[in-house]
Amino acid sequence: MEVRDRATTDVTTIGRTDGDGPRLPLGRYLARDGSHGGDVALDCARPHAMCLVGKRGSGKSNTLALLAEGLCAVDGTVPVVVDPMGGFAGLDALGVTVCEPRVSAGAIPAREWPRLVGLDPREPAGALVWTAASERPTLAEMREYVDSEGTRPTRRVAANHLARAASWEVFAPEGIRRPTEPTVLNLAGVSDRAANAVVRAVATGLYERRLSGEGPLPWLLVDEAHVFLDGVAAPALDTLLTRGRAPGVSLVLATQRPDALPETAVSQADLLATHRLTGRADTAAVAGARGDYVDGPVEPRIPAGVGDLLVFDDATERAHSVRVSERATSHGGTAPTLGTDGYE
Ligand SMILES: Nc1ncnc2c1ncn2[C@@H]1O[C@H](COP(=O)(O)OP(=O)(O)OP(=O)(O)O)[C@@H](O)[C@H]1O
Repeated sequence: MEVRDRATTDVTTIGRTDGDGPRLPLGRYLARDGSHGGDVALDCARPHAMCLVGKRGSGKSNTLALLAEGLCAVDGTVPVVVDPMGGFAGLDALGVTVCEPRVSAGAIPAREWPRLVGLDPREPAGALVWTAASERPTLAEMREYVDSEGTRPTRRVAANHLARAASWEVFAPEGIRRPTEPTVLNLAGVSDRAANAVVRAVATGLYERRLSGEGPLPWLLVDEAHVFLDGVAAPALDTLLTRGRAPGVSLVLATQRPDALPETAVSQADLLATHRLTGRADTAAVAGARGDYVDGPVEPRIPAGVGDLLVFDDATERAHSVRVSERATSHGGTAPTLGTDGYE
């Protein structure tokens, strides 16, 4: 049975079983013959955890941007977009802050510092970096500490790795941690390790902010999520997946590599959405996760066209085929660049 809103009977809201509360416009129902049905929206009255998968170019970023646009229009919710490719700068047209984020070194737990800078915590140089992070709150002070401690070869290795971390230019004593305004974290050109540091700090900050009951309900929308699922950001994303909804933090993980999603991600998410997939293993993984929401085999329901989406919804225990709307904001920022925005 489809869940229809009482107030607007021609909009179906995925992610809830009752008809009340705000929702995010998503698109229109897609029939098997390709024709379009009624409007479809996504619930945002409650927090959600969503995995969004699909081949390169299948429409994941468009869908994320559309959700962010919708969230900007809902009082009390705040999108925070992790943008490794610089594709969300156009959200600035809606007043979203697009920043090259800086985070404080102290926002990364000391035990994670060796791994973050590529050292083994069991080796002397890694252990020295760990101690430096325990003893000093800023990267500059950690570097001073390393310069004054340890034996000479250990010191040199630790200092070199911290110098590299400084060259990422993502650490600053007063970094952002807990955005309360719609924000795009523009990580284009930032190394994976550095981007992981930013996401670890921000994901933890948003969770802690909500644990203390402060501020609006954040939605962390992570594009290219595979980059963060085996790095220093992973434990914080896992916390949001498993415990984030209770204090009101939503998470959307978008990736072209469904195999990179840990089992907890797929099992903990209440929404699993797929754009086009081609690999048999990827299709089988999706089918295995929520196949019982579909009458008959899942494979024929996997979308073929760009922007087409199949959403498995735990709330209704149904799969919904949707033609996702095109985002209203542009791919890049509002400042036109020769040959791209505004000059076609
Ligand atoms: N629902 C849609 N309606 C219209 N155009 C769309 C839709 N979804 C995607 N597109 C267009 O298709 C192209 C690829 O989309 P998008 O960048 O969102 O794919 P992607 O899956 O995020 O790709 P990648 O993995 O490379 O980041 C873009 O030009 C985008 O504007």
